[in-house]
Amino acid sequence: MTNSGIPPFLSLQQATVHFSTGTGTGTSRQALNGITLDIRQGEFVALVGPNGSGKSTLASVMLGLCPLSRGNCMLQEGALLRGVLQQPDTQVLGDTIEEELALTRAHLGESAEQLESLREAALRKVGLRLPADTPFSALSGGQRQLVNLALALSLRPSGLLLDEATAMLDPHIREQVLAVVATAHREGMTVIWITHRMEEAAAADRIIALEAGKIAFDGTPEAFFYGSGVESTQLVTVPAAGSSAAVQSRGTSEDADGSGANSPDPQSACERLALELPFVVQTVRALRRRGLSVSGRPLFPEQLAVSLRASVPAGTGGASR
Ligand SMILES: Nc1ncnc2c1ncn2[C@@H]1O[C@H](COP(=O)(O)OP(=O)(O)OP(=O)(O)O)[C@@H](O)[C@H]1O
Repeated sequence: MTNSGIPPFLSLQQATVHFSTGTGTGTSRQALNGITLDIRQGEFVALVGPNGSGKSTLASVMLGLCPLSRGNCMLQEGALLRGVLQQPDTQVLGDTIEEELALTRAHLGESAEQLESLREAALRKVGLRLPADTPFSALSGGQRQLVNLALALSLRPSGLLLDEATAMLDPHIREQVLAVVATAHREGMTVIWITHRMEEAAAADRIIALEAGKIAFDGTPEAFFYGSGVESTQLVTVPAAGSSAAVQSRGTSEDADGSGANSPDPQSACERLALELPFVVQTVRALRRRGLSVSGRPLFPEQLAVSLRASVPAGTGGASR
């Protein structure tokens, strides 16, 4: 249960997964190590971490595709979590859009007319206009992913889990996928977004970072990228308590006024995990290193513009040539 008494959308308790890697003793790999977390209905959670940290294994556990060696995973009663994976081809069974939709919704016993109207609505949602008998093989990789997303949404799931769903897409289609997911989230859908792109993670309500199968960070994007987040005690890369680095990792990047404008930025969880900071955060750090005051913890270009405007004393804003 959450503090509000409403059961979480998804709850993991000590979720642990060992994969067997051979037949002898000691031939297993621990992909997840005691993950405990709750995700609330309607949250937008970005799941990040270095290669091999356990993100896809956690995704499979959440989708009910990977059994736990220990612990448990509970989905809210009546909730439906639908996955959209990096390779749409691995999820598609039908030869055409029409066939795939019929297969996706076979258990609902709908008429041909109902399926047609659903198909049109689903494709419209992702901005595609394609004949129903278009073979998947005739679609580009980006179109396939959009169709895959449309089919997932056509089931009206209460949650969507996207595992590197934009990794193979060109920037235009990636933006389209992000916009469709953002709209679904605004309409109340829970979103779990696995990504290596920190710009995408910055748009989430909450970032959970994994390292070596454990939760290394769980907090806001601002805290993840700028420091001062609530770090998990499971953080495996933090040096022993008492070392200067450990103290620094739990320090705050904010000044007394909360702006963070003039303090040196401590190393953030994002940097410690060797993940690339979003471009805007890199820019803020570079400006501060050069002695420029930038207020707040902007994550997006528009926020940076506001921060810079707020930081420049009145009358000194215009550059003269
Ligand atoms: N089927 C499997 N059999 C054995 N080991 C596995 C299997 N699947 C994953 N692993 C191991 O579990 C660990 C976590 O893998 P996982 O794919 O979940 O990480 P990831 O964070 O998604 O990585 P990436 O970012 O590279 O996709 C890795 O050490 C991986 O080698």
